[in-house]
Amino acid sequence: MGAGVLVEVSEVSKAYKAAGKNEQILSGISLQVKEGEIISILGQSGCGKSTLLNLIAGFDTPDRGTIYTAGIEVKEPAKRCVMLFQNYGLLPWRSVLKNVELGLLDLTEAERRSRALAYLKLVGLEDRADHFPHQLSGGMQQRAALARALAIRPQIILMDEPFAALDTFTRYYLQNELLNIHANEKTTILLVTHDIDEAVFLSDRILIMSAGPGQIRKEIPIHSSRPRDRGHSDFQHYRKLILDEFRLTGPQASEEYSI
Ligand SMILES: Nc1ncnc2c1ncn2[C@@H]1O[C@H](COP(=O)(O)OP(=O)(O)OP(=O)(O)O)[C@@H](O)[C@H]1O
Repeated sequence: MGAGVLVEVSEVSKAYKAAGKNEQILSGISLQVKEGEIISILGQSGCGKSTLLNLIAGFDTPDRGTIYTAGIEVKEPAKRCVMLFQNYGLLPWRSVLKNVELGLLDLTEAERRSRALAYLKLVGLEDRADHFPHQLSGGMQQRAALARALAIRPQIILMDEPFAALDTFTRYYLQNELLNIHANEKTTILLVTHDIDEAVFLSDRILIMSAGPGQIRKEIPIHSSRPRDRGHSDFQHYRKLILDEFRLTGPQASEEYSI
């Protein structure tokens, strides 16, 4: 594994059995994520994005190929690499504070509490520590989930469409927050999204996946300094590049891509 590489996926393939048939979901996927990078994976629905993240998180194992995170081969879920889900994954019967404390069971009670409160403060939720998840808006619940992931102090955070369930303004707000937090914490982030603007706004590089079976078709580096302006011509340039990649511009724009 090269210096500074935190995620290394080499020639990974995965098939699932469905309705008695073996379906090849991923074929020969290789990618690297370097320390401190934000990388997005964009691709049409069903191309295997979540499957790939699940393999990197250690929830499942590849049929072929290898995956290393922070230099260690992935065989099972580990604290060095945590997943943030679209539906937040908060336990409804535990307070926000207790949810954030969940991943910290190896600390003493006092350490657990102070670490959880520090990360709740970081995401602007310190005054909601005693609330229950259903008492928070969707955006606040995702911030609580982000605090829980960060509190573990993982080297890598995997995000599976983390803001997809939120309205546009909350999504923009949280994308800004994520970049602020990233600037401080320097956590390496690998993100799956359907949202082209989100990928351009957040990423150092965008990996475009094609389907049937899932492969990485193209890598697009985003050479635009942060903070990025969604209305700037640079932003529109990258947007167009990606839309062209999915043939979503021009008179014969394909409707079969749902991005
Ligand atoms: N555990 C499983 N068993 C059988 N098939 C599965 C399993 N998990 C995923 N699949 C299949 O793998 C394919 C890819 O699914 P995956 O969720 O990885 O795609 P995706 O690109 O993340 O899609 P979306 O963007 O719609 O979330 C789908 O056809 C799905 O039905």
